[in-house]
Amino acid sequence: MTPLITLDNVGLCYRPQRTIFSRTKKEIWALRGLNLQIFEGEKLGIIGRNGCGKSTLMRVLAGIYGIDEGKMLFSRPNVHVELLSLGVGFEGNLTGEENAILNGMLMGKSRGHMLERIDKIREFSGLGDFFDYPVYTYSSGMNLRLGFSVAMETDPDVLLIDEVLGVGDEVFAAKSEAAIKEKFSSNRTVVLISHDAETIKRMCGRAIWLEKGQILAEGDPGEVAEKYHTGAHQYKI
Ligand SMILES: Nc1ncnc2c1ncn2[C@@H]1O[C@H](COP(=O)(O)OP(=O)(O)OP(=O)(O)O)[C@@H](O)[C@H]1O
Repeated sequence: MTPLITLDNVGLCYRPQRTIFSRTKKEIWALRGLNLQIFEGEKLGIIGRNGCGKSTLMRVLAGIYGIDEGKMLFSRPNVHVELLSLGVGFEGNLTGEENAILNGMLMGKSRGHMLERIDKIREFSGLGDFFDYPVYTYSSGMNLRLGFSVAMETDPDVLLIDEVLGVGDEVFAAKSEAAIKEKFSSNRTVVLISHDAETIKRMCGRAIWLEKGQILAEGDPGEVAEKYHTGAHQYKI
């Protein structure tokens, strides 16, 4: 089987600004020597401790961050990848509706396609009048509602979900989990980060354990979760 996405020896380095208190120029390699193949239609779970590189990997896959080493290849052109993550994505001065349309257009959908779906997005989001307010007035949960609702209607080829299941209030969490499950049962490619191994076991067909920007274990989610639980304590941030 040809992978949809191939990461070949990928490295990404953060170079924080020097401050007056810390004069050393520190490089942080969030990903290094990372080799990963993601197959069309698969549900891949990522587990790992805080700071192991999960969110960075998602941002690389989404094309938000460029890489410093290695290669990232897609098996075909125009693969639309959408990242659902707190704190990523919207233009603060535009309204929810404007952001929804813009986001869809950035994903390669036409304005007409998005306008046809805008009522559905508004309704799913449950944002009420806030849908017509600038996004800078939103709480983080409201931001997430908008992100979810847009992603459900832009139909990306690859949906990246960064630790957002179960976030938001109870009603929306249940609604979004149901919508995500529907995507999970379709042939869409989904990559999911969760600190909860049970969620990964329940929803994914394959999992990887990431540690210091590299893959330590890969395969059946139950087995990878087991290795992570028995082995993670020996690593330090
Ligand atoms: N903007 C940044 N500038 C400098 N270093 C960063 C930046 N963002 C992340 N890092 C560093 O890169 C490494 C990977 O961070 P990342 O956020 O990808 O981890 P994570 O696995 O998603 O963590 P968590 O589970 O806590 O969300 C960490 O060492 C972190 O300190």
